[in-house]
Amino acid sequence: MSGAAAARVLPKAVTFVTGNAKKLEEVRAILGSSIPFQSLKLDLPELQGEPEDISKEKARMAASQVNGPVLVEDTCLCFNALKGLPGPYIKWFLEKIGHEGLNNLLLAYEDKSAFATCIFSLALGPGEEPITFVGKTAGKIVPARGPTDFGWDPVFQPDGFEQTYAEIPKSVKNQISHRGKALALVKEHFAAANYKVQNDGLS
Ligand SMILES: O=c1nc[nH]c2c1ncn2[C@H]1C[C@H](O)[C@@H](COP(=O)(O)OP(=O)(O)OP(=O)(O)O)O1
Ligand SMILES: [Mg+2]
Repeated sequence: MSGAAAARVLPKAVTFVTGNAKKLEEVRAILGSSIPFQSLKLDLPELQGEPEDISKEKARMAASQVNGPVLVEDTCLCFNALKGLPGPYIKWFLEKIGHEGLNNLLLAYEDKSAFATCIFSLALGPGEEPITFVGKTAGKIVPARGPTDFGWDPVFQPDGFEQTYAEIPKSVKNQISHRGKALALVKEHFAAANYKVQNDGLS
């Protein structure tokens, strides 16, 4: 068995980089004070490719812009009948065709099952290979129900629930969501890795 890892000193707190205020709200609520982190609003390019590669590349770009340790995430919504599409392209699908359009994509199929994934990538600095953490929640696509303030929440009903993500209380969504599951792994990693933040200021 290996002992505790030697502390790795980070030059500053990890910066969670996103252009999406609702994501940030959830990440804050889920992480609480478990990890020293700050946030930065940056619109990183929407990349194409395999979800894990997209997330890692986002982290590389963020780390070089921030010039320090960063955490980013990329979210996919995958329809099983469409072999996983829209996947990482859900943002454009949602923007162009809306909740009703997402439902209509599945009209020709009996299978309305879907899954949401969140892939976090942590890069400890520019030039450092990102580490990824994946969370996945299965469910189905339904006609929109509930508040419309966060993305595709109204059309995703997680398995085991009669409510959509939008209708479920936020604290419950955060426990069962793709994002909550991925962040549980991020927290475990931080607990095991023993990072120390230089001059964390205790402000
Ligand atoms: O829990 C969620 N519940 C509902 N909708 C969600 C969720 N999480 C992300 N979303 C939406 C936002 C965007 O339309 C797409 C993911 O695209 P994605 O590139 O990861 O997000 P983004 O561009 O808004 O923010 P970022 O600056 O972090 O890339 O799905
Ligand atoms: Mg994005």
